[in-house]
Amino acid sequence: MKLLDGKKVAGALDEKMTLRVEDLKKKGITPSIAVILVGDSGASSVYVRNKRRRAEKLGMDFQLIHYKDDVSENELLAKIDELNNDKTVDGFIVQLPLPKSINEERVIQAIDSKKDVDGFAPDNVGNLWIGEPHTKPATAAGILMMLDYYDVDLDGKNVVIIGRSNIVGKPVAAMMLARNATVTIAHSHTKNLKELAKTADILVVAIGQAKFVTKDYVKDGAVVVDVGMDRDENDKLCGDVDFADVENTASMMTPVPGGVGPMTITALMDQVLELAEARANA
Ligand SMILES: Nc1nc2c(c(=O)[nH]1)N[C@@H](CN(C=O)c1ccc(C(=O)N[C@@H](CCC(=O)O)C(=O)O)cc1)CN2
Repeated sequence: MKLLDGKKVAGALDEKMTLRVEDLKKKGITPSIAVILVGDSGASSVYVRNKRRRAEKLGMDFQLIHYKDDVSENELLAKIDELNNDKTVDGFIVQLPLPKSINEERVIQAIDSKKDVDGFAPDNVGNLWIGEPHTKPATAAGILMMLDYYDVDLDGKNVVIIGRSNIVGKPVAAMMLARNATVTIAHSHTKNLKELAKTADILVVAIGQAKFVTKDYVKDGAVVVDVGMDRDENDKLCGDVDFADVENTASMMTPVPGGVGPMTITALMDQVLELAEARANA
């Protein structure tokens, strides 16, 4: 089994992105990202800290706007309006999930689609599906960047995605469909999940259940992409795939940590850079 090493790929792509940042700076432009974080959830704080580290490593500006979890929806919407109109910020995201008291859809829809570096705004989602210009959801884009790096061809492949979330399952489906894969999205109501998963040349798992996928779900030689970020019985970070059980069946697979997570951040930075490059060329 070959490891799809997201940490290594991210490191290799960082070198190219650093050169793009240097080019922009020569033109007087510093790529800039802002992140809105609500609350102090351990996981979200770790992900945002990782984003800050990567942005700063690449030489980009990073602005964190951190609210307590009792922030009102109106206060958040006012900040989003401010960022929409701030010409020094190329793109921004609202770190998810938000507290239950806040309407996540309303917040996402307030983000100007031209600054929506998460690719979650409705017109970016629509344009992704119809193949018009759009910003790209980072996890899905990061998965494709990693598969490209390892020369995993998608054309004509059977892909099964377990999980139908707006931030992972659906955008991965749209992007792989655009690359001529035959895509099935499975979810909690899917019948005969094991049999279906076993038809996959490429199996993408994003359901948020620790070590859910065992070798019974995996065809011999399949490529397995684990998007999970869970805790096992010893509180150790693990994915939705039981790595030890599947590693002798898959031909390639991602570890957790060190697989899709670092690539998510790479894709986000790449998206910010694209917007900064568009600003430079405007
Ligand atoms: N606005 C958004 N919110 C969330 C997104 C998103 O794409 N946009 N995705 C996830 C979380 N996520 C990105 O924000 C994310 C998850 C994991 C990692 C990461 O670096 N993981 C490391 C391990 C980190 C650890 O030690 O816990 C790894 O896999 O190696 C980065 C980003 C939900 N919210």
